[in-house]
Amino acid sequence: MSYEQEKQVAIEAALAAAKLCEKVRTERVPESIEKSDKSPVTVADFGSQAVICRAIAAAFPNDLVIGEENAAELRQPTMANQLAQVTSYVQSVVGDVTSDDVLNWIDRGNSEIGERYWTLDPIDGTKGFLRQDQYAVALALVELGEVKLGVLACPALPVDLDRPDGEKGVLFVAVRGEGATMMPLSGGEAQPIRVTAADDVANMRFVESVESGHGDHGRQDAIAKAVGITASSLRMDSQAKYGAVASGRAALYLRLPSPKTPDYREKIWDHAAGTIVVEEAGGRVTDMYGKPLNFSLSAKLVENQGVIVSSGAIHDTVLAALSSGG
Ligand SMILES: Nc1ncnc2c1ncn2[C@@H]1O[C@H](COP(=O)(O)OS(=O)(=O)O)[C@@H](OP(=O)(O)O)[C@H]1O
Ligand SMILES: [Mg+2]
Ligand SMILES: [Mg+2]
Ligand SMILES: [Mg+2]
Repeated sequence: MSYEQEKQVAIEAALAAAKLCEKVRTERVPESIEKSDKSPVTVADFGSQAVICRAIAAAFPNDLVIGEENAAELRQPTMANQLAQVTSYVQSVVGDVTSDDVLNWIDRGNSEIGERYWTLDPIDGTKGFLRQDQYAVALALVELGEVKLGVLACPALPVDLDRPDGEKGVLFVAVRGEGATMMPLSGGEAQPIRVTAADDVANMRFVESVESGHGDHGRQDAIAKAVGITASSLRMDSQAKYGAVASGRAALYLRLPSPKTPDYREKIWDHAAGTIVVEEAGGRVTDMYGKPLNFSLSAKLVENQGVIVSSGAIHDTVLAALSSGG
């Protein structure tokens, strides 16, 4: 199956959502709303989820969506201002809609796992977004447990990582069996991407989270050194890290459990789109024990701990360094 219609719908939805996020980011200092787990959410996260769930509902009315956000908080009378803002931003990209439409679209993103479902992170790296740094709109299609399609829109990522002040905004797209591509968010031809070659010393760098609570930076440093990476890490928010590995700009992304939250289980929407983009670019993604990520169990990767993303060539060496206690 070619997934041509799914691909077009996913790309258009992610582009519209990215446009909404950039509008919020450039028009105001986005207000951070605290969720019950103390993590931040903004009007842009809600708007992005509404826009994408609307597009999926229109094209594939029976499809399930497992998204990060829900509208429970926004439905509270005390949140009327924020709801009006979200509605107005959604209107700016999709035309005249009501607040009720917006709330209902957001809540379409709270399905249970089924045979076929989309994972959606409307803003991956909300903390990065609030810092005016990296973030991604991440959408993936999973069928019978296998990721078939992934789209990552990264509005703040330089088109050329060597020119950080140059044009920004990159779209990564991958379809199972068809390879991965990247193109500027502003448009143009999609270019095939490949992970870095084993002998490409210049790109033998590794990427990791910005937030110290989302990984174990000390151990990540030690593992990278143990596999021969001498350059210091590139710290980047969001699944833009997967894009860096898929496009050959880094050989490794390490995400080891934070000592502060050893029982944390990763969320499927934080990894599904990135995983297929890297795999289709020739790379490998497993947990820290070498097991494939299992996206079919629940919203959490309950059977996996830690995430190792690599160009492939060094993957087994990384796993060996981890199992020998590095
Ligand atoms: N304890 C812990 N361990 C690992 N991961 C966690 C943890 N807590 C949160 N999260 C998730 O991290 C997502 C963003 O992390 P990133 O590494 O992509 O960005 S960052 O560099 O850390 O900002 C972030 O995604 P968003 O909520 O979409 O921003 C969270 O889902
Ligand atoms: Mg979040
Ligand atoms: Mg996320
Ligand atoms: Mg998010």
